[in-house]
Amino acid sequence: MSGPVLYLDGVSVVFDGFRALNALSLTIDAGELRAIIGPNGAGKTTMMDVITGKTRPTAGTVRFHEHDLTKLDEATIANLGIGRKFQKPTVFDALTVFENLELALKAPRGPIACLRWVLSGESRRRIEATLDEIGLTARAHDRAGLLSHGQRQWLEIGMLLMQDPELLLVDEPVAGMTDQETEHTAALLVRIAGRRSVVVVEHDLEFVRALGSKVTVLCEGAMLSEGSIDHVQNDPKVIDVYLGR
Ligand SMILES: Nc1ncnc2c1ncn2[C@@H]1O[C@H](COP(=O)(O)OP(=O)(O)OP(=O)(O)O)[C@@H](O)[C@H]1O
Repeated sequence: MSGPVLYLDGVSVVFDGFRALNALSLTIDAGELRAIIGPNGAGKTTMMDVITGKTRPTAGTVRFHEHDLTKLDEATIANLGIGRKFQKPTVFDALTVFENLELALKAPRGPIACLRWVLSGESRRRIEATLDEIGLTARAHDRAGLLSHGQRQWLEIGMLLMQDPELLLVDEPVAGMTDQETEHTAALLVRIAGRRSVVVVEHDLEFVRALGSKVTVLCEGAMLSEGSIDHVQNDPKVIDVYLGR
């Protein structure tokens, strides 16, 4: 896959005179994995909110393919194929891992998909493929409430994958995870990118290094630096405002 999927140009968000985003420009290619880092208040969450339609930019262009996202509501944007994973998982504890994935598949994108719904062999195969992808095949019939913190996060990523998003936004996925879970999460995100674009906001730089992806550093609502993790970690501007603190 190649070419941009997501295009932000000159995006500003002003809250009561405060510039949370300041002429931010960013392009995400098809199949790209991108890490976004930056100090507290840099505008990372606001950027995700603008992409998903939760916050309207004060100025600038936000496009997903040919769609102008600044004109669309959150549900329409989700239906276009943009999934977002928040920090707090929203899995159903009383249901099994398999049932959670089944439920995610049952939340169809449109009325035609809804009418066609049955747990067909194909749907079952998709659930099984997702279980394999998130590494939870052995836990398929355990209640989600029995999973570890990390496993719950992977299940939620799996639930988003059932909706087959073309762009997945992931907010601080490894907060509170063990080192082993963090490594597993990096491998999972590397695996799922390629077939879709994945944008990860994260504070943990060792995790970002494990992703091996291009990194964008935000500061005061604008892009401060962009490139490999080594490039941004050695960029004096980044050291000055972020890593050197
Ligand atoms: N609804 C709002 N009203 C007013 N100010 C806001 C609003 N949302 C965010 N802000 C401000 O905008 C700035 C950017 O916030 P944002 O949450 O996007 O940063 P962040 O990079 O995600 O930070 P963190 O790493 O702490 O999550 C912050 O100073 C925040 O206080």
